[in-house]
Amino acid sequence: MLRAEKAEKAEKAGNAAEAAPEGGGGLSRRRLLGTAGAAGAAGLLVGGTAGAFGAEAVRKEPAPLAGVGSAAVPFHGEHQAGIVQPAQAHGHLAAFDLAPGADRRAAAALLRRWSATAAELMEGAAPRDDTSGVALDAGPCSLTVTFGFGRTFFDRTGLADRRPAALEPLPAFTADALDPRRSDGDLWVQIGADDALVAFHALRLLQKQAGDTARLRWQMNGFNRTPGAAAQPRTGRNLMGQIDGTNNPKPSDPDFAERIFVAGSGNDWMAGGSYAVVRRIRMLLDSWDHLSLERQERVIGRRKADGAPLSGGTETTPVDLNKVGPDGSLAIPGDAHVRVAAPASNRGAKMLRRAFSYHDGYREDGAPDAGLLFVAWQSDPMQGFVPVQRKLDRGDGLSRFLSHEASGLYAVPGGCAPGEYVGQRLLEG
Ligand SMILES: C=CC1=C(C)c2cc3[nH]c(cc4nc(cc5[nH]c(cc1n2)c(C)c5CCC(=O)O)C(CCC(=O)O)=C4C)c(C)c3C=C
Ligand SMILES: [Fe+2]
Repeated sequence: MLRAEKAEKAEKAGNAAEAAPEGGGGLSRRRLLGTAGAAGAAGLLVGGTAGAFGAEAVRKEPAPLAGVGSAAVPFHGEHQAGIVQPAQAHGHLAAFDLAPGADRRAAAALLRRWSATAAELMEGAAPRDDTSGVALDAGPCSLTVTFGFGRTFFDRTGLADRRPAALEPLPAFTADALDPRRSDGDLWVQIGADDALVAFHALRLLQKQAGDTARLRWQMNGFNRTPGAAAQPRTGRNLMGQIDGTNNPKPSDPDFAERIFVAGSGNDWMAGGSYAVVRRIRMLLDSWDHLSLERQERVIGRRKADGAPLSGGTETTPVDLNKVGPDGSLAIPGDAHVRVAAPASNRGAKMLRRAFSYHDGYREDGAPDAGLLFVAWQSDPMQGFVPVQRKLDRGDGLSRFLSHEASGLYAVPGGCAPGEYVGQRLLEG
C-alpha cells in the first residue's frame, strides 16, 4: 500500500499512532494528504516543517508529488540499485556484524526480510509492520538500498569456500590512520534518498529487522547537493569546493559493464555484482583553506569554478597530461591529483566513484570532522581502487590534506528478481 493511502486509511480508522502528526493550524491529516491517495503530500509545505510555519504555509489543495518526491528507482534487476544512479542528497552507510550463533539460515532470513522491505520502500510503499509514520506522506524520493558482504561474513556462515578471491584484505597504505571499529563488518548497507526522513526511515527499519540476527557495527551519514538547488544541474561539489566526479566512467563507455560489474553465468553468485571500496576520508580543511586558489587548483589539476582541466577547455574536455605551458612546465603538475589518479597513469585502472560528503561536528582541536565517504565501485578492486590508491599514496599532492580514517571492502551481489532476495544464490546455492 502506498504511504499516503496508508495514512488516509489510518486516519479513517482513527488510528492516532499510524496517522502522522498534525501539520499545524488544526488541519487534519486528510486535508494535508488530500483524497488523492497515492498523490501524496510532497509540495504541500513551503520550506521547513508545517509546525514551524503554521497553516499559512500549507496549501489548501493537495498537489501531486513533485519531481523529487515521485522519483522511484526499481529494486529488482540485473544489478542492485545504488551503483549507477546519481548519488542522492542524503546517504547512510552502515555495517552489521552477525550475532554470536547466527548462522547461514539466519543470515538468509535476514537478507530475505531486508530485500522485501527495501523493495517496498523504494517504490514508496509502507511496509505492513511499520507503524512509525516517519515517511508516511513522502514519495520514494529516489531511495536506493544496496547490500554487500564483508570478508568475515563467509567465515561466520560456513561459506569460506565460496568467498571470492577479490575479497582479500586491502593492502595497508602509508596514509592510513584507520579505526578498526569503524571499518569492515560482516554485512554492509548503503542507503541513499533525496529526502532525509526517507533515508533515516529505511535505515531504522533495516536496523530493527536485524533483531537478534545482526548488530550495528558502525554507521556514517553523508550528503550531497539537493536536486534542484542549483540553477545549472552539474556534477556535484565536495567540501573542498571542487567539482568532483567529472571523469567517472560513463554507462555509455564501451568497457563500462566490464569495469564495474562482475561478469559470469547465472549460477555464479557474484554475476552482475560489483565490489565496493568504502573509505572515510577526513579533509584537513583548515590547512586546505589556507592555500591560494591557484595552489588549490594545481593540487587537483582542475579549475575550481567550472572543473575545467588546467590543460584547457571546459569541464568535459579530456585532460591533456602532456600539455606544457609557455614556460615549458607541465600544465597539470606532476603531483596533481587527476594526473596521479588517471587511468593513463595506472595501466588503465578504473573505478566508479559515488561519494557522499560528511560533517560530524568539530573536533577538540576546533577542526571540522568532515570529509568524504568515498565509495568506489569496480568489478575487481585489484584493477580499480588498489593500484590507484597505491599511486596516490606515494605521489598525490592532495594527500597532505587528507586522512583515511576507516575502510571496508564488500562483495555486492547482483540484483534479484521479484520474489527473490539479494544474496540468495550464495546463501541457498
Ligand atoms: C583511490 C582512488 C581515489 C581516492 C581515494 C580519491 C580521493 C579524493 N578525490 C578527491 C577529489 C577529486 N578527485 C578527482 C578525480 C579522480 N579521483 C580519482 C580517484 C580517487 N580519488 C580518480 C580515478 C579521478 C579521475 C581521474 C581522471 O581520470 O581524470 C577530481 C577531479 C574531477 C573528477 O574527475 O572527478 C577531484 C576534484 C577528493 C577530495 C578525495 C578525498 C577526499
Ligand atoms: Fe579523487
